[in-house]
Amino acid sequence: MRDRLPDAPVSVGFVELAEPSITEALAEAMGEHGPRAVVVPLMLGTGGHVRSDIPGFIDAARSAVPGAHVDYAAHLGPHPRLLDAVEARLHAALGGWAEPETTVVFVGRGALVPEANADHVHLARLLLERGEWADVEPAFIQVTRPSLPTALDRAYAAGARRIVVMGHWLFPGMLSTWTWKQADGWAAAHADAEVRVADVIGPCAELADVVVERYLEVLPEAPPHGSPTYLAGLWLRNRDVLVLGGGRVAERRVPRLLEAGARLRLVSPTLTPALRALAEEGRFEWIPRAFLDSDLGDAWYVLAATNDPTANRAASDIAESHHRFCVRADDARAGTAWTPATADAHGLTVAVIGNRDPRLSRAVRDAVVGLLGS
Ligand SMILES: C[C@@]1(CC(=O)O)C2=NC(=C\c3[nH]c(c(CCC(=O)O)c3CC(=O)O)Cc3[nH]c(c(CC(=O)O)c3CCC(=O)O)/C=C3\N/C(=C\2)[C@@H](CCC(=O)O)[C@]3(C)CC(=O)O)/[C@H]1CCC(=O)O
Ligand SMILES: NC(=O)c1ccc[n+]([C@@H]2O[C@H](COP(=O)([O-])OP(=O)(O)OC[C@H]3O[C@@H](n4cnc5c(N)ncnc54)[C@H](O)[C@@H]3O)[C@@H](O)[C@H]2O)c1
Repeated sequence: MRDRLPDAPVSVGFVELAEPSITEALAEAMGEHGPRAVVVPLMLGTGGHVRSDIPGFIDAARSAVPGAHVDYAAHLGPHPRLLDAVEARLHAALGGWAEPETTVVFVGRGALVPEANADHVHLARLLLERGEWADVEPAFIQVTRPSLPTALDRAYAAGARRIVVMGHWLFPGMLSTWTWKQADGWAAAHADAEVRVADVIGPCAELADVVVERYLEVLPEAPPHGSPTYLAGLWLRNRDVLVLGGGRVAERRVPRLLEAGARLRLVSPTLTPALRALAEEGRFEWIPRAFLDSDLGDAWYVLAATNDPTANRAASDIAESHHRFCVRADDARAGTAWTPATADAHGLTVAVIGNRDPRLSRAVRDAVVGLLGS
């Protein structure tokens, strides 16, 4: 978080079991840096800590520091970035098993707050939708049902013999210990099933992203004015550009890339009729298959516009690791470039980029072009 928010001092406080308390951490930080603070609960779900304990700590700090202004951010989950981290831990636990032969039992904390439990079931379903798992069974370690052994029984009854148990835990502790014990106990009684236990989420970039997002959400400046990107004009003439996907988004963007003289390679099993016509004219090279990492080649710029998030993610990952800019059409912030709404008029190129509000950008571009005309 300190890397991501170089201008905001970051302090840590604990709800229980460790020092300093949230009240102490908050009062000390406000004493040192001024009376404005944001408290982000490092909590995956809403339970008693989020709903009453932390607000109580904040109230205590408010009374202790004159002029204190403390905002309280939302808890972390459910958030797609956290699912990225969960998927990474699951994949690390697979050890050679394939997703379609593996059932996931996804264990949540269990809370007295029904919405928190429903959020966990929602996440389990999203995991199923995003991957190719045989199944994803939600379970709870405490308070509510189904328990972990019950969920394992259900998976087993449905035919699962390769099972990864993942606790939705931020760090190791009692909850992860219980998860291990219950999974081991169940596995010992089911010799014909193999059970692996995935790691906790742990400190990772995905988690920091979510904390930062929750922090920024409560700042009065949020949403930020203007675009968070740096606008530049790229000279693409005779430079390799890679486009993934041959659908509507690619159809909109390919003509401009060609006008800029880019040497275009387009990887996609299918093309829209308009793109097909351009390919047949030899305007770009079409590689009629799904994306492979090796497609990156010498591309200076990558446009990941398939309707397969896994392929888009693979492309933005490989582009990132090779320092090439990459647009993610499906998940803007997972990429490193955004496409402006653009038009040529009167010897100028007008480009408008907003904060992920493409319709507004388009409308402003049209208005500017109209003004130039008059
Ligand atoms: C300006 C324009 C340029 C161009 O594409 O040429 C452009 N999007 C356009 C149209 C458009 N985009 C979308 C719809 C359907 C929904 C709707 O109707 O609202 C339509 C309308 C349509 O298709 O008619 C949906 C959408 N867009 C993004 C996401 C993902 C996300 O935000 O995470 C999703 C959800 C996808 C999903 O659901 O999975 C992301 C991006 N789109 C951007 C640019 C970048 C931000 C620029 C800015 O904010 O200024 C950015 C951040 C990155 C990028 O992709 O480069 C072009 C209009 C120009 C013109 O019309 O001439
Ligand atoms: N950024 C934007 O402006 C914007 C606008 C609309 C939609 N979207 C998002 O972008 C995605 C693409 O939108 P679209 O309307 O062009 O979709 P589309 O369905 O029209 O086209 C998707 C293309 O990707 C190809 N494809 C699928 N899997 C592939 C793979 N593994 N490798 C290479 N190509 C593959 C398909 O064959 C198809 O040509 C959508 O899923 C949506 O999330 C973004």
